[in-house]
Amino acid sequence: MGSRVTPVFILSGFLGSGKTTLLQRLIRHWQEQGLRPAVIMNEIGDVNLDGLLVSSEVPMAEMLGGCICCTIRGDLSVQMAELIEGEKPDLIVIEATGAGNPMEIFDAVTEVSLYLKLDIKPMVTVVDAAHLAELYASQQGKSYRLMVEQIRCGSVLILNKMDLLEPDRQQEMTAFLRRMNPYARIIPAVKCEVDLPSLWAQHQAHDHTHDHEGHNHEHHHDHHAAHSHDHHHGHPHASHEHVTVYTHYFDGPVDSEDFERFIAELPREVYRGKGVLRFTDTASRFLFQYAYREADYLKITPQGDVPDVAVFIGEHFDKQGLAQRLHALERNVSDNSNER
Ligand SMILES: Nc1nc2c(ncn2[C@@H]2O[C@H](COP(=O)(O)OP(=O)(O)OP(=O)(O)O)[C@@H](O)[C@H]2O)c(=O)[nH]1
Repeated sequence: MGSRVTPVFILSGFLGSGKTTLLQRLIRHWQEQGLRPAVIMNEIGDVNLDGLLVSSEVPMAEMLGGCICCTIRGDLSVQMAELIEGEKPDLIVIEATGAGNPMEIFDAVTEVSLYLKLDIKPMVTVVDAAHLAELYASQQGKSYRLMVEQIRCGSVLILNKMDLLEPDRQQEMTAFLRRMNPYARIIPAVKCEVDLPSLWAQHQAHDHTHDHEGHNHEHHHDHHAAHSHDHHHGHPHASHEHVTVYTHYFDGPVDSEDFERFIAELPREVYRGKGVLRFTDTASRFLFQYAYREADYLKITPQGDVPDVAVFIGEHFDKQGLAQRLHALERNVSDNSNER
C-alpha cells in the first residue's frame, strides 16, 4: 500500500444529536462518488446499535465499552491500522461517542497519524438545537460544559433538529453558537440535511486546529496537563466521568404501550436511550431511539445475532431503579400469559 494517505473525518457531537444520521448520509454520498469508506464507531456502552443503521458492505470497526479519548485510546491505532491494511478504504470516518471530549479525540487521532499516513480533516460537530436551547437557559452543568467544548472544537457546526424550535428561537441559538465559536461555519439543519460536497470544502486550504489555536489554546493546555498527571492510570476525565451507562438485556418481548410509558417517564438525567426489542403485540422487531425526550421506533430485521437489548446513557441516574422498572415490564408479560 506504500505511501497512500488515508483521509480521516471525525464526527463529534452530543449524545443523540444526529451523528449517525449524518454518517448515513455521508456514506451514501461517498459511495455514489465511487469511493469506499470505512467506519470506526465508538460507544461507551458495550453494544453498538448504530452499526445496524449502516449497510453491512461498509467495513466497520467498533470500539465499545469506553471512549476513544481515554479508556480505549490505545485501541484506536490498532483498529485504524487493521482497517487500512485489511480493507484499503478510500477514507475513514470516525463517529465519536457523544460523551467524548472532542479535543482529546482529536489528540488521539493525531497520535495515530504518527504511525499511519493520515490526512485528518477538520472536525464536524453536530449540535442538538433543542438540547442547546434548554442548556442555554442555565448555562451551567457538566452537559453544558461538554457541549460548549464540542462546539468550540468544531470547524463546521451543524445546528441540527431545527424543526423542534420556533423561528425566533432558531435565530437566538444560531447567534449563541456564533458567539461560542466565531470561527466555525454554522449550518442549520433538520435531520442533518446539508450540502455534503461543501461540508469540508471551505477548510481544505488550511488545516484545522491551527487556525483555531487562538481560542482553543486554554483548552489544549488543560488537557495536556491532565495527561501528564495520570496518563498511565486510565485517567479519569473531568468532562465525562459523570456519564453513566446501563445496558439491559431483555428476557423476551414486552408490551409496547408499557414500554412507551416507561420511556415517557424516564428520569431527566437519562438523556439517551437506544435498543433493539420485541413487543408482544407486533410481529416485527424494533430499533428504538430516545434522544432528548423524543422517542422514535423503526422496524428492523437485524442481520446476524442481535439480542433484545436497551442501552441508557445519562448523568448519575438510578441504574437500579431503571433495571427494576424494566424487569417489571418483563414480569407483566409473563404474569399475563400465566393468567391465560
Ligand atoms: N426531530 C428531529 N429528530 C432528529 C433530527 N435528526 C436526528 N433526529 C433523531 O434523533 C435521534 C438520534 O439521532 P442519531 O443520528 O442516532 O444521533 P447520534 O448523535 O448518532 O446519537 P449517539 O450515537 O447515541 O450519540 C434519532 O431518533 C433521530 O431520528 C432532527 O433534525 N429533528
